[in-house]
Amino acid sequence: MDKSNPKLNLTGTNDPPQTIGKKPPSLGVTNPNSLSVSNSLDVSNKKVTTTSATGNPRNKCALKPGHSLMDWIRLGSSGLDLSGPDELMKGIGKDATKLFEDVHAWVNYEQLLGKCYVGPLRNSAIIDLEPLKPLTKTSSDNSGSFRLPVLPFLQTSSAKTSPTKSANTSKEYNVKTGENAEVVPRFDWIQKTSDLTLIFYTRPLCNPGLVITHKSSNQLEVRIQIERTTHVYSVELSHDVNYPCAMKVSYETGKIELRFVKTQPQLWTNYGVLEKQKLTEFEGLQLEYEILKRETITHDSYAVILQPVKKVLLFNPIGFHISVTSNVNGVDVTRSYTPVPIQYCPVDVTAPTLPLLIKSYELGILSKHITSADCSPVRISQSKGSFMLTSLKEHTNIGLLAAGSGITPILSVLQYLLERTSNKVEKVQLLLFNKTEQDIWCRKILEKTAEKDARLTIRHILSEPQGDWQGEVGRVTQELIAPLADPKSQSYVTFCCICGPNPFNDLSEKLLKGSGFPAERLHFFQG
Ligand SMILES: Cc1cc2nc3c(=O)[nH]c(=O)nc-3n(C[C@H](O)[C@H](O)[C@H](O)COP(=O)(O)OP(=O)(O)OC[C@H]3O[C@@H](n4cnc5c(N)ncnc54)[C@H](O)[C@@H]3O)c2cc1C
Repeated sequence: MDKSNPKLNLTGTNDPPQTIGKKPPSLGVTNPNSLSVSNSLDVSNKKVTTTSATGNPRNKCALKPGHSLMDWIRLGSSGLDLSGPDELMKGIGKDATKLFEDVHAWVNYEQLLGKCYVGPLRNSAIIDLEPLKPLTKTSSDNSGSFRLPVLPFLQTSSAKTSPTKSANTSKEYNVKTGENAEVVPRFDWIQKTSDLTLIFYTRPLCNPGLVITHKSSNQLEVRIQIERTTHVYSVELSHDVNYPCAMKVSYETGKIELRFVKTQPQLWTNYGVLEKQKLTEFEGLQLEYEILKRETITHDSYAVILQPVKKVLLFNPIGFHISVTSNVNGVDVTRSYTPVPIQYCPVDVTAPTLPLLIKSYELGILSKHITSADCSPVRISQSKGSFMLTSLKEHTNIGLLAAGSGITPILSVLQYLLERTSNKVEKVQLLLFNKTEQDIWCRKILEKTAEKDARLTIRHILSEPQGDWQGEVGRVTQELIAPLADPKSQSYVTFCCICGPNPFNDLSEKLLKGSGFPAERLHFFQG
């Protein structure tokens, strides 16, 4: 292929080059998301149609629509790339030289592919587009280059001089230490006839939060919250999609996938237009919710299932909470609550609802109101918290201590730990402190989980047991805590997450530290 000829159309469909944003790419490369093998080249205004890019009249298969640059196969030693039929798809994303040579050792692919050369396979493809307009210019990430990811963002020190390094990533992620600064999500998209998936690559273990607002059938706002920074993406899709989308967040890789069902099944030539903005402080985001369901879970506690009034989806980071505001007797009252994972909620729930477990205090202003039948609609904030998943990364023996309603953040940590696939957890000890047996939340679900997963042990400690309770009795004591810090003990753990009323947290901290437990291996969930 003549790389110097700017009129080469690399799409396989005679379509004009595809655009993201309003202006066609100024590089001689079209949107790599939609690259397919060319068998129809428009050269010097003259359409030249051959059955293959090489001029050989054999039929060649184009990449199926919806496949992206990542689907190209690299023949490493030559630096040349090609795509091909299903058999060759086995080589996706890796060096397929050996695979090729096993079958076609006699073929001089370098000579053949020289004619099909479209460019080297890079870790990140850069398309020079019209700058994406930030809504306000708060971001250092505003060069306007739109980078398509192959690897999420990992840049080792040796990659610092790489020409493919993102120009506007101000600080590098250090793979060895995990130390880093900013996470700048990178965007990609794939499609099938029936659906469209928007993909955002963040950082492994960065524990992102999401708020996705469907403003209309083709207008979305995607807010990705990473610690205190929120990346806001305003997306205008080229066609309509249905609400709600399916969300998938891989905590371990940091990959976020939002899958939308298309209103009309068809392949789109591009996804539309995307604008981005970065907010570095928590903002006063208020989402309107109403109570969908309220079910008793214990004598004084309820599962309160919130449902968004508008087309909004909230995905809460592990161990984070939200502020809930409601008008009680003419006054706005705000309190913190921690959404629980659907799997641990004692009542049946489905997305896009938000399950809360709430203890109703006799004299409590909001807990009493929100658990009553005539609760007015509520407003909720974006997620808040300080829990870092990276703090658990090295640990495989973990203690979780919860008192009463303090179990709510612990549930999401527990779910994550049991599902973690890298550095698999060996042992999780859950110590639950309650007054009576009747006060224990989610007991059945937890005990079923422990039955299925031998790594989980649950200990109930009751301060005011009733009837014929045979289990442990008392409060948090030196006797109970010291073994957690003792490497010779069966109960030894190397990290502890703790949540309960302040006196419980304070005493646990004092006892653990007094037993030699390192302070940096403790996390307290607090407001
Ligand atoms: C980060 C965070 C996450 C939280 N998550 C949850 C959750 O998931 N589920 C949940 O039920 N609660 C949770 N809470 C507690 C919740 O925020 C409220 O404090 C609680 O619901 C009481 O609010 P209220 O307005 O009803 O009581 P208030 O009006 O604030 O207090 C009035 C009276 O209620 C009684 N009371 C209130 N709180 C307590 C208490 N802890 N112990 C004993 N008596 C009390 C006291 O008599 C008090 O004088 C969380 C708190 C924090 C800080």
